[in-house]
Amino acid sequence: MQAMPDNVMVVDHPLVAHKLTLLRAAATPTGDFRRLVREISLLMGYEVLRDLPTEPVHIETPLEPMTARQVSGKKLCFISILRAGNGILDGMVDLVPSARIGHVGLYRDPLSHEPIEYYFKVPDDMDQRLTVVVDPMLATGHSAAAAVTRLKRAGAGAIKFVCLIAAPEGIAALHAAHPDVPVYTAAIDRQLDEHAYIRPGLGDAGDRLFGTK
Ligand SMILES: O=P(O)(O)OC[C@H]1O[C@H](OP(=O)(O)OP(=O)(O)O)[C@H](O)[C@@H]1O
Ligand SMILES: O=c1cc[nH]c(=O)[nH]1
Ligand SMILES: [Mg+2]
Repeated sequence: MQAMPDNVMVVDHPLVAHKLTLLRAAATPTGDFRRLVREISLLMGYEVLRDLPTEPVHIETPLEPMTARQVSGKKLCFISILRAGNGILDGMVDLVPSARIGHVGLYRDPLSHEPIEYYFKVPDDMDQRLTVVVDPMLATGHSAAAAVTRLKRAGAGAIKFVCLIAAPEGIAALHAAHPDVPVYTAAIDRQLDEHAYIRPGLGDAGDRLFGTK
């Protein structure tokens, strides 16, 4: 993992880079796209959750009793920014099946590119959890910043943001709004285009994940 300035971590493992290349390719069909997002999320989760709290547990091996460590599952909450966040969520939940899950429904207005909220449901006790917000694309950063603002209002304290591709503009905007939130990404791309799409990017993550275009 490559630590960048300003709290940005680029997960540049060769397997992540390889799978991201497949994901970007326009010829990759929906089923493969979905599987690749899940696989990359599993690999990124390994880094993102490196400091996950653990607790002692008493077990019996076939030879003797011992005190081992287990993840304190109740301390973690994944938040998916709908729709496309659900692709990453699947991989993260494979890693930590006991984690709590919340959803923030946001879509970008096609003209203003501003996020519009249509759904919000998170666990009650957000103040007691590490919150990991997932969304494959950090473009203008407005969706991520709006989601984090909303989560903080709901009590969330320690928050991490995980995406697959970030634009420099999105990283800057999220950090300006929420300097306390570290960003984990598999790549930082060149720039946004006039439609606020990430270039070279991978296109519209939600449409590719769900086959809606
Ligand atoms: O950084 P931003 O400029 O805010 O853009 C990023 C957002 O755009 C995409 O969602 P979209 O609005 O396409 O909704 P969808 O997931 O339902 O397709 C993406 O999944 C992010 O949520
Ligand atoms: O490049 C982009 C920008 C926003 N949303 C996407 O799905 N892709
Ligand atoms: Mg979309």
